[in-house]
Amino acid sequence: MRWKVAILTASDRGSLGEREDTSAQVIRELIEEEINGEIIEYRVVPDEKDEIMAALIEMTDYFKVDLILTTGGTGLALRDVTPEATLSVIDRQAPGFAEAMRMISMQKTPRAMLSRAVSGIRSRTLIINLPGSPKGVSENLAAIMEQLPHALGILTGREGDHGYEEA
Ligand SMILES: Nc1ncnc2c1ncn2[C@@H]1O[C@H](COP(=O)(O)OP(=O)(O)OP(=O)(O)O)[C@@H](O)[C@H]1O
Ligand SMILES: Nc1nc2c(c(=O)[nH]1)N[C@H]1C(S)=C(S)[C@@H](COP(=O)(O)O)O[C@H]1N2
Repeated sequence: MRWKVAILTASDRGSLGEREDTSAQVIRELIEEEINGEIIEYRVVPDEKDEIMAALIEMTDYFKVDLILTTGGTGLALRDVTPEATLSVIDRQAPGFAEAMRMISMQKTPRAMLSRAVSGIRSRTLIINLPGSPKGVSENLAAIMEQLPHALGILTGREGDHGYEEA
C-alpha cells in the first residue's frame, strides 16, 4: 500500500523563507523510508489558525490524503496554535498518537511535556501534530511509525481489524 501523505509546516520564520525547512525534510525521508509513503502535498504557513485550518481542510477534502503530519506551533508560545487549528477541523479525536509521542519523548527530554500536540481524524484522513524542531520531529515520529500502516489501513477501509489486508 502506497500511503498518500501531506506535510504542513506551521512556522512564522519558515513562511517568510528565513529558514530552511529541515523538519519537513526529516518527515519526508522517514515517511518514504519507513512506510513507503508518498508526499503528495507540502505547504508552509505562518502560525495563524485560519491559514492552518484552510491548509488542513484542502489536504483532506480536496487532495484526500491518508495522513497529514504537521510540524511546529505546538508549544506554549502565544503564537503556537496548531493544536487549536487541528481540533477545529477534526471530526473525531485519536489521542493515542499524541499520548504515545509525549510518553516516549519524555524519556528523551522533560521538555516533551511542553508539547500540546493533538491527533485526530477528519473524514478518512489521520492528522498528527509534531513539534517544530528536526530532532523533535524524528523522535516523535519514531514513537508512532510502527503503528501507522495498521492505523491507516483501518481508517481507510483497506485493512480489516485483524492486521492483515482484506482480499
Ligand atoms: N521547520 C523547521 N525547520 C528547521 N528547524 C525548525 C523548524 N521549526 C522550528 N525549528 C527549530 O526548532 C527550534 C524550536 O522551534 P520553535 O517552534 O520555537 O521555532 P521558532 O523559530 O521560534 O518558531 P517560528 O518558526 O514559528 O518563528 C528552533 O531552534 C527552531 O529554529
Ligand atoms: N522527542 C522530543 N519531543 C519534543 C522535543 C524534543 O526535542 N524531542 N522538544 C520539545 C519542545 S522544547 C517543545 S517547546 C515542544 C513544542 O515544540 P513546537 O513549539 O516547536 O511545536 O515539543 C517538545 N517535544
